[in-house]
Amino acid sequence: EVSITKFPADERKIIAKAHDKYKKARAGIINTRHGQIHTPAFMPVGTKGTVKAMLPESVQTTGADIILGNTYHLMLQPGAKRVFKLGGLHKFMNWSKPLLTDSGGFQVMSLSKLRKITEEGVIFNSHIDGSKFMLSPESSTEIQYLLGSTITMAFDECTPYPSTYEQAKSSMELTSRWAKRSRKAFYSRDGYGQFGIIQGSIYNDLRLKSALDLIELDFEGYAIGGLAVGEGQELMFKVLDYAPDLLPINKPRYLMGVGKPADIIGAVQRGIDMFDCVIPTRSGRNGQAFTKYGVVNIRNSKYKEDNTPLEEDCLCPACKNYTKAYLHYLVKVKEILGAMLMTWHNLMYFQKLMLRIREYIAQGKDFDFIS
Ligand SMILES: CCCSCc1cc(N)cc2c(=O)[nH]c(N)nc12
Ligand SMILES: [Zn+2]
Repeated sequence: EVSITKFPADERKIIAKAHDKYKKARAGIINTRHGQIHTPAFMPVGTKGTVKAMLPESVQTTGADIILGNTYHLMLQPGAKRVFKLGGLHKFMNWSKPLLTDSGGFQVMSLSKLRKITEEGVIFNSHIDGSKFMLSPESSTEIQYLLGSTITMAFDECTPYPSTYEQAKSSMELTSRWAKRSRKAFYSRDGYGQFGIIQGSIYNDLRLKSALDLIELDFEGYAIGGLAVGEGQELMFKVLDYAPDLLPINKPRYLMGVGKPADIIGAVQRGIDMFDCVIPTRSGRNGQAFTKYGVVNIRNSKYKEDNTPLEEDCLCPACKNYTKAYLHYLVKVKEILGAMLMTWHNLMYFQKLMLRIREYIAQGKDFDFIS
């Protein structure tokens, strides 16, 4: 049985440290053409123009102010020009709030088999039908314009981990040259913004140089890239102990690809404002539910006759109307409703976490979430 006072150990360790060193947490509002974003914010990932297993109106009920789209996937199918002709991604997917699209380089490196990195950009074969494409700072920025993104990401190279100092240096320098071209290609309009992405791996002088190069381009916000790429939480926090402070204090800071609740809490305490991660959606579909008691693997046979909800005080449909036994059954027999309800609960859990973090910061309290 999971005791009610049990709190995931890694979150407890992070929060205990919060009382002394980390006073950099901040809460705020980003105003955009498509509405406000309350920060610290968690952005559900909607890679192919849909947050998997969720209706957009359901995503809205979880409290999400903004979701993510993906240049790489959408340029391959249905094509950016087609989405533009159909009225843009907001209309296409029936999401009227802010949309942030990643610039595509990261997905090329993780998805397409054959690819070649040149000064011009990345030449790659579609992982769908093998056809040849090129993504460059100019084409990535144009695609994101055609999609109608509220927040456009500069075209960067995500430096792999581990990388030698030399590898990280030349990769960061390429990202700086590409950032300049991305900024030049950006069509600036009120209520829309473009974020630069700093690289530099785990080397503080490279992170500083990357930040200085990108600050010169006066982006509307800045992302910290090249983390959550296998370096582990300890090394990630080591970089986050200084990297956010290199960025303008009055602009949003987005930590790409992060993360589990404990990662988010630790990164907020180091000055990060925005997060995205596939964990709540992907793990939901795989039968993992985030709860205040820890992660529940609903496929575990101990739940097959458990007539209680995932969380008794959660307002999501999974907790209000169903039991762990039913969720256990749905996931076991791979019913679509299982993926829907688990995803809905996890997105609600992540948004509630962000809401509580924003409230604690607003009240000037450390977030000692050991309830
Ligand atoms: C929809 C996915 C958005 S985040 C993807 C991502 C994740 C991580 N971990 C790093 C990077 C990065 O360095 N650059 C870029 N463009 N994207 C990154
Ligand atoms: Zn719930």
